[in-house]
Amino acid sequence: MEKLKQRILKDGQVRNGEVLKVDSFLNHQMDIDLLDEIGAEFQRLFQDENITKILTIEASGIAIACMTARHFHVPVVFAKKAKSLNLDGELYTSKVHSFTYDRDYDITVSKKFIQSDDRILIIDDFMANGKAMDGLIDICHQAHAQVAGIGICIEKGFQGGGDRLRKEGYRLESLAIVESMEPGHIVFR
Ligand SMILES: O=P(O)(O)OC[C@H]1O[C@H](OP(=O)(O)OP(=O)(O)O)[C@H](O)[C@@H]1O
Ligand SMILES: O=c1[nH]c(=O)c2nc[nH]c2[nH]1
Repeated sequence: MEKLKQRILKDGQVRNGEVLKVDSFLNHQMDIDLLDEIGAEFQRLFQDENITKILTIEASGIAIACMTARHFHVPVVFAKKAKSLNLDGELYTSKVHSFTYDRDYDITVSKKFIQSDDRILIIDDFMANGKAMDGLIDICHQAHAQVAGIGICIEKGFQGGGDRLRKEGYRLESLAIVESMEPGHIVFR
């Protein structure tokens, strides 16, 4: 998506070789007009997949999933990382290693929000090693729901998670794939 790539070039900052900071428009302060266009683009890409639900993971995926759901008119479910007194009933759980916090979380989704006849579109802001996605896919499998597609805003291609999941057979569409990056120089695939 050209507009997203141009914004990354304009406002993205490379940190420690492996971290791309886009917190001025994507995952801290958020440019809602851009997020709306991102949602429309995911709808265009996955419009033939009969999506019944969008699944994401807190925190940074939520806004993008919601802006995408506006174009599909389906509910959003987000996997929770924090243990909450508010979670009741039976839960699907999976273990996820968080990239930016460098710690493991037991993510949870209430069983009542994913059914075996759901066709799920999984949405997230970033794909790095694919650990968050592995956890979300695991939860879909536990629910016997179909993973109909995976939509990512920014994939860091050099970290391999996206290509591994494509090889596993998932339909994964990333709006921008960063092939290499260093301060002041970002190259897209
Ligand atoms: O492909 P991976 O290696 O799993 O990396 C991608 C994940 O990392 C980030 O989550 P993180 O837990 O770091 O932070 P967040 O709370 O901002 O979502 C991002 O939002 C993705 O969910
Ligand atoms: O803001 C972010 N920048 C990154 O490089 C990244 N990788 C995973 N998750 C990420 N979030």
